[in-house]
Amino acid sequence: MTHFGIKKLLVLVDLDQTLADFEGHFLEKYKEKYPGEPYIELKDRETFYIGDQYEQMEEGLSKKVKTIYTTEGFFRDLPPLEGACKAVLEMEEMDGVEVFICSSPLFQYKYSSKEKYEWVEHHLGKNWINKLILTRDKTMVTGNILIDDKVKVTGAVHPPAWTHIVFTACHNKHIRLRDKKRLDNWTDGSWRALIEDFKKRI
Ligand SMILES: Cc1cn([C@H]2C[C@H](O)[C@@H](COP(=O)(O)O)O2)c(=O)[nH]c1=O
Ligand SMILES: [Mg+2]
Repeated sequence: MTHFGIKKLLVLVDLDQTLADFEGHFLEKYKEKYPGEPYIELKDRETFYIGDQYEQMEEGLSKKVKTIYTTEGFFRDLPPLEGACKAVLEMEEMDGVEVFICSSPLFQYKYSSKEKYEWVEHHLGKNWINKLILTRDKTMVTGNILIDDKVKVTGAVHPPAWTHIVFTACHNKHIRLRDKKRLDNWTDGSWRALIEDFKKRI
């Protein structure tokens, strides 16, 4: 994006399992609600949709899984991943960089859409309400980079405007990526080198 001839790197950052601990919070709430049911440790998670792996383990469990993340307050109460908010706030302060949060609400949007706004306001500040993009199709959003834990981000636009950086999560750690870079965490400073590298390319 240019503003008076100066190019800005537009960074889209996903929310669930990139900034917020969807998986850890899910497991905690699932064990509380269904103490007698089998569960999957985070180290053993393998599919993007939690319900898919639980259903493989035992028929009917995906329905129970769904009751957890469709409950009022689930999205609002997600804890931030370590270092995530600090990194995003620092990224926004970098010269020539502008950050947006790009997140998909649930199809059952009743609580998740509103609660994503509440999460962003609470953890990043009121101004960031202007920077939250909610869409079920991230390929429709323009930008230079999308940092997102979902390995296959697909939609109506192919190829999308952005380069996808895969944020490492329990469900994708075992996947060998041939044509995409990873960002493993927000704590070791590697995100800064990644952004500096992309700044040189635009
Ligand atoms: C793991 C998981 C996620 N979802 C939902 C939760 C969110 O609304 C989206 C993921 O959004 P993102 O912007 O791609 O992070 O998917 C789900 O429905 N079931 C799941 O198991
Ligand atoms: Mg995500």
